[in-house]
Amino acid sequence: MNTVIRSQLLRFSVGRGQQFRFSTAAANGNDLVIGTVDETLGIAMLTMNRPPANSLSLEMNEAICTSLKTMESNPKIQSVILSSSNPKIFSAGLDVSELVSPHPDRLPKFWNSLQQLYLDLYGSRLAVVAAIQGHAPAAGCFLAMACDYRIMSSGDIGGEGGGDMKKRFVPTIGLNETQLGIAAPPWMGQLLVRTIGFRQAELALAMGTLFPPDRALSIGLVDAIESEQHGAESTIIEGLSELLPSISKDQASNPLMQKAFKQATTFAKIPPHARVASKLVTRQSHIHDMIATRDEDTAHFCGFVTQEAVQKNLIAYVEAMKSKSKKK
Ligand SMILES: CCCC/C=C\CC(=O)SCCNC(=O)CCNC(=O)[C@H](O)C(C)(C)COP(=O)(O)OP(=O)(O)OC[C@H]1O[C@@H](n2cnc3c(N)ncnc32)[C@H](O)[C@@H]1OP(=O)(O)O
Repeated sequence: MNTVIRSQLLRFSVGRGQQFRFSTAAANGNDLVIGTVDETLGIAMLTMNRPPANSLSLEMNEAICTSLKTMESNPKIQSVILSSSNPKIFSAGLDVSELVSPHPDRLPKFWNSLQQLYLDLYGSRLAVVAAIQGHAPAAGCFLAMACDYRIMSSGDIGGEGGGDMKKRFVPTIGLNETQLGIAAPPWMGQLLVRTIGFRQAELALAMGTLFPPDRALSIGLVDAIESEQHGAESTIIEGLSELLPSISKDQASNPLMQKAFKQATTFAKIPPHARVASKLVTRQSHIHDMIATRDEDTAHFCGFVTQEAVQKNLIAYVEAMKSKSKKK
């Protein structure tokens, strides 16, 4: 985690658009985010690619912001699909190693990068469609809520065994912070209120509820759910395959990705000035409130997360997570 990672923008032509990717200068050579654009259709795809769980580190937050800004600076692009290279995890939220025994210089920088991610994504001139193929807990749910449209997998992929014994994969989404002994910051909690309404949000925040897809749809946390049973080859949609980065080419016949692609195409056809103006109507005041309290929010977060009792809870949570993962 402490390796210094430098985002590097590489461009190369691909089909009707151009592809760019962020690669790291670190030893692992990992591409944190892969971006592709189709200038003819006016849509782009931003694929999060930080194994194993797309958790949000300082560098990951910055890579998403830089990628989004690059797409925004292209006047031909109107919408973007936010997706994950991991078919079972959209994003596992904040990288918990940023929170446990944090370095005092890095902690405020990390929080600032998350605040910036919120400002850039929620306030983007682009219409952002979240293709939520897998789990989206905590800040993973926040990422999805900061988008303009959310499509979640209904699960049922990756089943093991057969017949009645088939083990179903059921992704979940929600702000589960209280389960880690922490609280979502006001701007994140308010996003939930804005998305699912006051009473549902009040209860979900207190309980740290993670919703399965059908519940998430019924309370409006996602706008649509879609099966991921890959369709026949004949259902492949023109343009989608080209937009998918090479690591996700097999997703071209995935109904969820197809639905996200259609939604992004629909957004791209709306007159941009009208669409952006209407977005500001609903989002501007929330963004202004957050900017006004940004420094206070950083100071509160750093003070809160470094408390002994909070650290104790986080350490226990991470240990439980690691030992669950080891038992697999
Ligand atoms: C103080 C105010 C801040 C408030 C704002 C936001 C708070 C947060 O976002 S905190 C992070 C909250 N996130 C979670 O609680 C999710 C934790 N993870 C999980 O529940 C599961 O990993 C998940 C359901 C996402 C996926 O389950 P599986 O498919 O079964 O995978 P594994 O559990 O085996 O995990 C694989 C691998 O990923 C590592 N991992 C998972 N989550 C995180 C994370 N948030 N940060 C860092 N690393 C994470 C996990 O340890 C496994 O790694 P290995 O042990 O190396 O295999």
